[in-house]
Amino acid sequence: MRIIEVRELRKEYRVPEKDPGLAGTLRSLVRPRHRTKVALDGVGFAVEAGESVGYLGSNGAGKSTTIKILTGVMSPTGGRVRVNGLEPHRDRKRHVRELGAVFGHRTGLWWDLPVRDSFRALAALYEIPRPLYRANLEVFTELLELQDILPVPVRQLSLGQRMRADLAGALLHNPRLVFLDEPTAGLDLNSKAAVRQFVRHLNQQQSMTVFLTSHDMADIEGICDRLIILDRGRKILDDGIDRVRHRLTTSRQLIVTVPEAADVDDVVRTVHDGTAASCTVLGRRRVRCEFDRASVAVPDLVGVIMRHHEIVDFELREPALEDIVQRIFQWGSV
Ligand SMILES: Nc1ncnc2c1ncn2[C@@H]1O[C@H](COP(=O)(O)OP(=O)(O)OP(=O)(O)O)[C@@H](O)[C@H]1O
Repeated sequence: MRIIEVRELRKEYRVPEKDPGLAGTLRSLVRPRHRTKVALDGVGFAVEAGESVGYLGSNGAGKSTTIKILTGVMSPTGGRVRVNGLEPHRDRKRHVRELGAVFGHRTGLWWDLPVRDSFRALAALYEIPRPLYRANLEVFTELLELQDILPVPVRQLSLGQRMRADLAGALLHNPRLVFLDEPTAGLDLNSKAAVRQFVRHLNQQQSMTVFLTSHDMADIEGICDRLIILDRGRKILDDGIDRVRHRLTTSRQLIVTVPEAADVDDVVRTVHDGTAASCTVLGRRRVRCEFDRASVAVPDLVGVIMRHHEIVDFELREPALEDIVQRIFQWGSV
């Protein structure tokens, strides 16, 4: 079932224009001029229920604008948008009940209330049945380690604590769809990991649909299965992460561990003599083989090494998503 449908989405902002200097400022006060800035230029995509989509783009690409339109905060200039079958900005009240939204830079909780009271207020606002509220609070408290912060007023929380509380608050009513805009920005590694695991858990266990923007590629890798990439208001890529990796890169690495007594230099010679891979020593017991998957097959490579040496372990490394996305941004399209 389609939970998000976007066709030919267009958003234009009217931005004031002024000439430089004091004279320009005065002129702009007397006779204001505006120009049109196109933030989204015919974007289209559909998201099925249960998917987990990473929405990426450089600064100013149009990600937040899209999320604001999808959550009903802002109306589009043109195009068609349906979320949960509703037109977000027209049907805002009904719409909001069916989704969760977390914006990394601002809280959906009450600044002066303790976290627990903020949750109660949200439960009342969303009319969450008591048994559901209790069950979710228990599970979320455990998964996000909220126990110690439940009695603490929101304004006293650290950024990481606040984000975990925010995430729980946004999902207490079991929305089928959640929008996350930079949910881990500024968090330490532990809090980032807790946020990712929590969102992934709900996506996989409860089929909660996830629509995520982040500049942190580890968020995308940890949470999403699919990537949509925007560039200056236009969609330039929409595909599964595994397929993107497979389609856009052919280089791979195999890290091989040999026993204590083995001669790693001899392993390097074996690889160079018997395969098209290039091999370097990583330490006393490990070597790294780099190869192009179009010309070297992993079983052949492992076979050649094993014919001459004992192998304790090997690990195939995929290219980093960060590098792939960087390249896509540079190319501008794929
Ligand atoms: N309220 C506004 N008025 C005028 N222009 C705006 C407004 N909001 C955004 N823009 C412009 O629209 C374009 C898209 O902005 P948007 O915030 O959607 O980008 P983004 O991809 O979320 O960027 P970032 O990664 O920096 O958050 C940018 O050129 C931005 O300057």
